[in-house]
Amino acid sequence: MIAGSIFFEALMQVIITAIPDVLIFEPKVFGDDRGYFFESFRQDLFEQHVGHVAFVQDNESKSGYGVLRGLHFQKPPFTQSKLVRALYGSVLDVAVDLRLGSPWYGRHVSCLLDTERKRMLWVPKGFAHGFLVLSQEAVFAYKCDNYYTPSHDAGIRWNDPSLAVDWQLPPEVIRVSGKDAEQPAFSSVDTFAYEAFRQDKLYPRK
Ligand SMILES: Cc1cn([C@H]2C[C@H](O)[C@@H](COP(=O)(O)OP(=O)(O)O[C@H]3O[C@@H](C)C(=O)[C@@H](O)[C@H]3O)O2)c(=O)[nH]c1=O
Repeated sequence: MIAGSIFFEALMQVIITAIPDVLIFEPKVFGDDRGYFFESFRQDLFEQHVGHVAFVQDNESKSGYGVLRGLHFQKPPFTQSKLVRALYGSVLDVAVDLRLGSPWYGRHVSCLLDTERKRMLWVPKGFAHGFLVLSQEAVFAYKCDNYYTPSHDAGIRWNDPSLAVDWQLPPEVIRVSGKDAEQPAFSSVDTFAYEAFRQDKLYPRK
């Protein structure tokens, strides 16, 4: 192991989830009497754990308790990988594997993202993404490796029974946009070919 990677591991723990292309990044937070400091993103760490990712857009949204945004993805050729986190508050974040032929097709990863642990989730292309606010308010931020393209905006209904996501709040407190209330069923969305959307194909190591 090279010295650089020991340094990375000290600064950021990388956790492989039940769907190995979805990763949790948990930073080391340096607290002192002024507050805290942590490195939220390093290109070299991404090169090591994911591959070369060129992020081109950063987004931020604020939502109240019970707001659910998702499940969203962009259709080819404008697919987006995202590195997501909660800047404030607490959210349940969900990534659903839409890659037909994937061993995890139709399965999902859910991860608590909050101000305390400051975890980030890597949601690659080929996944639908959404989150539910569990705190009074949450500010959510994410980096994307493709631009927002409304003509290719797509989604799946958040409560599709075949996905069986445990959102951890009763459905009556969950609030979604008009668009998200009308998202189609998982069975009717165009999926992605696993072979084209494997992590090693998307982000080949040099
Ligand atoms: C996502 C997005 C939205 N918008 C505009 C369009 C619209 O008027 C307003 C709100 O858009 P939406 O309702 O789609 O926002 P929202 O529901 O927050 O959409 C986001 O949800 C999460 C779960 C994701 O994963 C994101 O990729 C994105 O789809 O913001 C942009 O200008 N750029 C963007 O990149």
